[in-house]
Amino acid sequence: MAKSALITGITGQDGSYLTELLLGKGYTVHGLVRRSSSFNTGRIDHLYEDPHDEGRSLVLHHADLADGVALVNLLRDLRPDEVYNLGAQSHVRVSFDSPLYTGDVTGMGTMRLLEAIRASGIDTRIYQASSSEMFGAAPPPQHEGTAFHPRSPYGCAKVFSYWSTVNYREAYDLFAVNGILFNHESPRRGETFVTRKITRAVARIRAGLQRHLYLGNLDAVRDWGYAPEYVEAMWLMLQADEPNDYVVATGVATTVREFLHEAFRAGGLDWQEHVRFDPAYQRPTEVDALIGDAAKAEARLGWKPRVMWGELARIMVEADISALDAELSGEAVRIDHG
Ligand SMILES: C[C@H]1O[C@H](OP(=O)(O)OP(=O)(O)OC[C@H]2O[C@@H](n3cnc4c(=O)[nH]c(N)nc43)[C@H](O)[C@@H]2O)[C@@H](O)[C@@H](O)C1=O
Repeated sequence: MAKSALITGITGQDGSYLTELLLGKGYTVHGLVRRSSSFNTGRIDHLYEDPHDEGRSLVLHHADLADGVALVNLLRDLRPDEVYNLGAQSHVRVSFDSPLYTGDVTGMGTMRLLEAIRASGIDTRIYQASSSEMFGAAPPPQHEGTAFHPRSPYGCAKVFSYWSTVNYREAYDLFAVNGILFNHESPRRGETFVTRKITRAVARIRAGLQRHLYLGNLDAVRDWGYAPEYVEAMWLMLQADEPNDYVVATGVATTVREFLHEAFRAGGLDWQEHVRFDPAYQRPTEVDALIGDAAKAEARLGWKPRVMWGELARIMVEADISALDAELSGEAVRIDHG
């Protein structure tokens, strides 16, 4: 029988790629969507438009990780085989401005979902989107055994979610796993995360729509992978014989400055002519270096990264340039760049 999955955060970058992956495997996908006065389904709209889909294998539900009763009701009705908790207030800088909201949704939201699974008594497997931000100040390379030292309200909330997931696995024998994903990007990345902010600016500067790009700390080191590959790792974790926690990363270190250089070069521009410093983008406490060791995921799940940061930068620049070209020439713009 075809499997079914419930995805929180389905409207985000990872939610959209995971939905594509699961629909391709024949799943029925249910997505949890927050009510908004503006459209927020741009990344998944094209999945409704598939003429072969008959509109029945992707179903959206209005709910919120802040509403535990709605979660119980939904789980009891849908009885999904798999639950992917990708929903969160996921912006690290914003988490310093809205720490309580971030704690409620990114932290307590996971506990509400775990408790909703327990309360509804359904038999399901749950994937928790844990994050390399939990490592924070812990020196690289970071792996599953590295002690957490979060440096933001977002990181603290993710640590709470991580341990809640482990606790429900140990206390109730729930098939619950943590995927500790390092930064992963794509043309669908939100426009305020640094990679997409850069590649979008390259396209706009080339088109004469903006002259300068304002950024914060260029010395931060990140391990940037390609989001469509990372959602495959999520799925693999839920197909394993035993629940376990895995780091997902490329293992390659890059500074924001190097990404900047490569993205501007790919667009035929010199970043030094356009980039300005704005302290507003600095964080009260920064995470200096995240470099992951994904040996366990390779050994046990057979997962390996393929696209590395340089190619990723070029993919994103090309996608932003063609999306802007299409927009300027009046064509309908799709975020679906594959
Ligand atoms: C794994 C983890 O990955 C992401 O968190 P993040 O690493 O904070 O991602 P980001 O793209 O916001 O920042 C990367 C670096 O870039 C620096 N930086 C400089 N100038 C700007 C700037 O202007 N904007 C931003 N956003 N960052 C800047 C900034 O200070 C930081 O050092 C989220 O998906 C999160 O949900 C998650 O789980």
